[in-house]
Amino acid sequence: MKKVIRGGTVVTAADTYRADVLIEGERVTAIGSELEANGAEEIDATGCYVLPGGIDPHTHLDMPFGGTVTADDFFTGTKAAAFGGTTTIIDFCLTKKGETLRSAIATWHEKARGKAVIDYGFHLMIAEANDQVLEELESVVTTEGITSLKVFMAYKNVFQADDETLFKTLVRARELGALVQVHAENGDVLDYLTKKALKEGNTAPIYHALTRPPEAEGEATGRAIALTALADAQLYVVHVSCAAAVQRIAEARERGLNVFGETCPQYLALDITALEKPGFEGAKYVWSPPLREKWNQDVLWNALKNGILQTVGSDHCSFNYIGQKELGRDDFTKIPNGGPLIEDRLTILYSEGVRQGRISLNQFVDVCSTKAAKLFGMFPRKGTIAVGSDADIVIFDPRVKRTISAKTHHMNVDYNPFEGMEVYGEIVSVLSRGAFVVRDKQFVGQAGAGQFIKRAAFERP
Ligand SMILES: NC(=O)NCCC(=O)O
Ligand SMILES: [Zn+2]
Ligand SMILES: [Zn+2]
Repeated sequence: MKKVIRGGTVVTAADTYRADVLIEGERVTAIGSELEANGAEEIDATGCYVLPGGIDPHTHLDMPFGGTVTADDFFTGTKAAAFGGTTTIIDFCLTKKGETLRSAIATWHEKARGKAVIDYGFHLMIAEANDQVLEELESVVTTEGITSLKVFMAYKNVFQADDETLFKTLVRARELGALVQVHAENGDVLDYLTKKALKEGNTAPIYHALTRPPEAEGEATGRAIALTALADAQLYVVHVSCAAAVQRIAEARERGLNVFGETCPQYLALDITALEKPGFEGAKYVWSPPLREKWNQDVLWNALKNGILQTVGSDHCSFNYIGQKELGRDDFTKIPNGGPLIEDRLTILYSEGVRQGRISLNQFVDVCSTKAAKLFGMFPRKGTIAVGSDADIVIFDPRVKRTISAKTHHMNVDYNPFEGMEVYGEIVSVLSRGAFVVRDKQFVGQAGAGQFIKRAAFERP
């Protein structure tokens, strides 16, 4: 069945222009003015932007963490993503020491099977870099299509890996063409500071932030970069929250290293004062790295604008306030880390970024979609609107003013960190490989329609 989107303004990372878009099956087959499209279903996009579907390179669906499991699974999470204009996610597949990578990947495929309503890929966590793991990585990258590997430098005694593991992973990644991702915080320093805070009777949510200082993120970012340079490898720093980390990434890029960075909507639009909300409300704002002093926001926006940071991921890791965040009522270290953001990523970036003049409309598309497609081996199939690309398309109405609320969001969680925030922009319709997932703000997608995307290896520029 053919579809033609008429009357909208096509926006890619490079261009903004009035055009009709013809879709045949799963692909875009023509772009032009007043396209002949006999028998095609007509979709009116007058007054709207026609955007490539968002690519969220950082989600945690159905993930055991912090003594509980994230509230969104691959159905509720991908459905909420679609309502927010995202048509592809890359979720983190956890691994355990002693487990084969094949087994961990099979577990993650099982979580997604029959549930995802949009396309998805996986990043693979590296818990240990023994000979078996390093050997198995070849088929992970070349056969499984999982071309990005994640090493945690924090969460001591849970996920944290040592420098030897990180270095061996980088060396192997260089051989295989995989992109290594790091959660960059110095886990040993954080462990010391959190134990000290608890000993001194400091148990409230704000101590989560006070025991994870910016320099602990800066140090780990700098260390990961140094190891990347030693291995002549390629690095992607996830959820960059502060100037101390941006500075290290800027210096590395200045040196010509293959170092990339991602930030998230919470670091761009919220700050550390949220953790001091009355009662236990601050628990809703516990992320790692933590929210920072407000002045860091300008540094992050400028880093996106100037290309020091390339992408915005949601780090969607949703826990209900009641029953999950509450686990840490008497001890901030027991508050599950993370928040629900898969749905509001594009809106925050458009409303706070484009509307406020911090980034251009094309940069908005670039950081929310195109750059992730390029870095993670999906471009030009995804991340743009071009003849031959997947018809992953968002019809976005920039004129609508609305208020974010848990009462109207679609994430399976009982609060929204942006509750009450007035934003511009509404996602009207979303197509995934040519099929509507959201149509005129109604869900029309299908559990299981989302496909696993095997991704290409990282291409060194
Ligand atoms: N970021 C966070 O607080 N939770 C999710 C896990 C991670 O990405 O570190
Ligand atoms: Zn992390
Ligand atoms: Zn994360």
